[in-house]
Amino acid sequence: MNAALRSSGKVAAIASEEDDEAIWLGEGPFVVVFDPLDGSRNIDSSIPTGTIFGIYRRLPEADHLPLTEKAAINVLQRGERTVAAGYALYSSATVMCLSVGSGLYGFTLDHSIGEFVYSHHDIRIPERGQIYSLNDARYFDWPSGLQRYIDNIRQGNGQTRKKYSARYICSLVADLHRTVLYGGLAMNPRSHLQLVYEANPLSYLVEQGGGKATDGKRRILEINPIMLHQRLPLFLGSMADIAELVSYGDIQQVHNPGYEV
Ligand SMILES: O=P(O)(O)OC[C@H]1O[C@](O)(COP(=O)(O)O)[C@@H](O)[C@@H]1O
Repeated sequence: MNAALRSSGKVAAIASEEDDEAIWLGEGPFVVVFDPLDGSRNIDSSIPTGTIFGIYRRLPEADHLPLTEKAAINVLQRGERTVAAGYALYSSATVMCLSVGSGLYGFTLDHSIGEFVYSHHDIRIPERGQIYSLNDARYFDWPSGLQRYIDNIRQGNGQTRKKYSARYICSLVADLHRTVLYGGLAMNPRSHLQLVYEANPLSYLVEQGGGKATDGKRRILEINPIMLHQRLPLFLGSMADIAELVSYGDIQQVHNPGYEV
């Protein structure tokens, strides 16, 4: 992926989840951040995985700095400066969802011609869903607001009075893609997902599809990244479902003891 971005001649700086530091490539107009393989812990069991990327413009104000510094500054842009983002999901079909700032669109790989075909026109995330997605083996480590919210939607005591179902693949792209199509919530309440490679591009896509993205307190796209591998809680999904969740206040899992699987 690094070699392809370098040879495009369009990319000034890149940062990959797999690398320790940002890399300066040249004088191109764009900056690309990416997680090449999200959900990698699932790969041996053939569970869906994904790729996530976000694109920014190069910051001309950093041009005078040494290479390592300007690479670092360019990849730490706020999510609201994103000019394009996307994810690819490798599953029963290979699907790529993209935005260039005017809505959310989906393309499906047609193996017979070796091309992506335009399959999902102007995707709108349903205002409400009936599915929640998170690792709920962590229930007893959650704060009380999150516990109460999940208890309520499980029992049909939330705002919609409907009983929600749970789905958790543990591959963020796959859990989000289902949420984009059917509505509901894709969540990780502990400080685990990465702002630069995961939260920002996916939040941009969710907002482009009419949904909402928060860390439980702040709109993701307004957060100033301060470190390349910065982690945070992440709540993505339907506008009304995320608003209801956030109204419980105390939803970020501060107690994060570390988990073996
Ligand atoms: O262990 P948890 O909290 O359920 O986290 C699972 C999440 O971690 C991820 O596997 C990403 O983690 P990595 O960045 O360590 O690969 C997501 O795809 C998934 O949603």
